[in-house]
Amino acid sequence: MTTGYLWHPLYGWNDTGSGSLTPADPAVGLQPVGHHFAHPDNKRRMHELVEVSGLLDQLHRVPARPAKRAEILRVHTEEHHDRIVAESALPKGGDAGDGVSPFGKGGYEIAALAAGGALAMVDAVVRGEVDNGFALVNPCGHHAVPETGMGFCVFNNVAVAVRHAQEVLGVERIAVVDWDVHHGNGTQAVFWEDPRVLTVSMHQDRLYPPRGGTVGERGGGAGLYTNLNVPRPPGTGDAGYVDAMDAVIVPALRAFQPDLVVVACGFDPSYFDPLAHTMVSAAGFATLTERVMEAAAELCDGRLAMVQEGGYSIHYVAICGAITIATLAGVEPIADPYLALLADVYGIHALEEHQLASRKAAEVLVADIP
Ligand SMILES: Cc1nn(C)c(C)c1/N=N/c1ccc(/C=C/C(=O)NO)cc1
Ligand SMILES: [Zn+2]
Repeated sequence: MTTGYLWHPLYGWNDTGSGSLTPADPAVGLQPVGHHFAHPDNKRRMHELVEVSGLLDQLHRVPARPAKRAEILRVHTEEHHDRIVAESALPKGGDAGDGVSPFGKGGYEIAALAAGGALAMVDAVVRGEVDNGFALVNPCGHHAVPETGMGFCVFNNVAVAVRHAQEVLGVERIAVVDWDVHHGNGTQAVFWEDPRVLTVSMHQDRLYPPRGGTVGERGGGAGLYTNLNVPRPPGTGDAGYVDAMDAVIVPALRAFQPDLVVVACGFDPSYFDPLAHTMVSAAGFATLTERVMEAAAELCDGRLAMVQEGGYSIHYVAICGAITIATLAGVEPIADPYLALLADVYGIHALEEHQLASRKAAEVLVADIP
């Protein structure tokens, strides 16, 4: 099997400033913390582990290239695109659009390279240059809507890639599976009325964007019922994510019959992520990857492109990423050095334990009500 891999050093140069989420503001007690949550080091370290572990030698390098303006405009408005171009030319750069997604001077070129990287990987998979592949791009994209960027996302990388597959490569039916821990609101919005694209997002319930990603958001117009949200509670763990994959996502893929599967792959569901609490281990991501590989093999000759989204643990993103990519390539992954720590942690284990514990608690607590 030939697995494609895409990375560019510029992804590690995205300047997110010295704030943590919002820029430092002494008047309200916000000190400069040096590394914004979305600091590019998390993804740069992931690339370095892919290289240092020898995994890179087993992958087929797919070159990144900037998305052209016309390719970005298949998803975004001219106003949004041109504002990013303008702010990117400023000495201190600008913001994707929500005040918590900063970029430095030259941020446009990096964001265009992220969208172009996703596009290049989807192109390589559809043309059969590789069987499947992983595009380690930065900044992430799944929150970006046509009119603006948000949630650390400037352009919707996956949406730009999907539009390319539709309009240039003639791919009829495309499924996007988003297991980033935050709701893929941008991708949902772009394809809301498009019956040819199934968008599925599994995420921590009502985490971000605030109040979004509910089960009732099913798509609209011609696209009705082609959007699925699978919100999961904090502490869901490997079993909860795999349960949702088996019970909802794989059946949805079977029903939709895609010609291509794209995974918006965030590692912020991980146990050590500072922005969420769903407690997934590297083994959990490997199992999710196996499941979508099996589904793609069954439905579309294995055509599967994975595109990096979020992931903020300085300790664990690189490990989850290297193990995920090794799984995609069908080669022996590195051992998870945190597995011993996680082996018996609540939330990693069987979902039934959660359900049993809740039922037992309910019996006792309810029985004691006077
Ligand atoms: C600050 C602030 N203040 N307010 C009002 C809001 C809404 C703020 N944004 N918070 C955020 C922004 C982005 C993320 C995660 C992005 C990601 O990883 N996506 O995959 C989480 C929280
Ligand atoms: Zn996220």
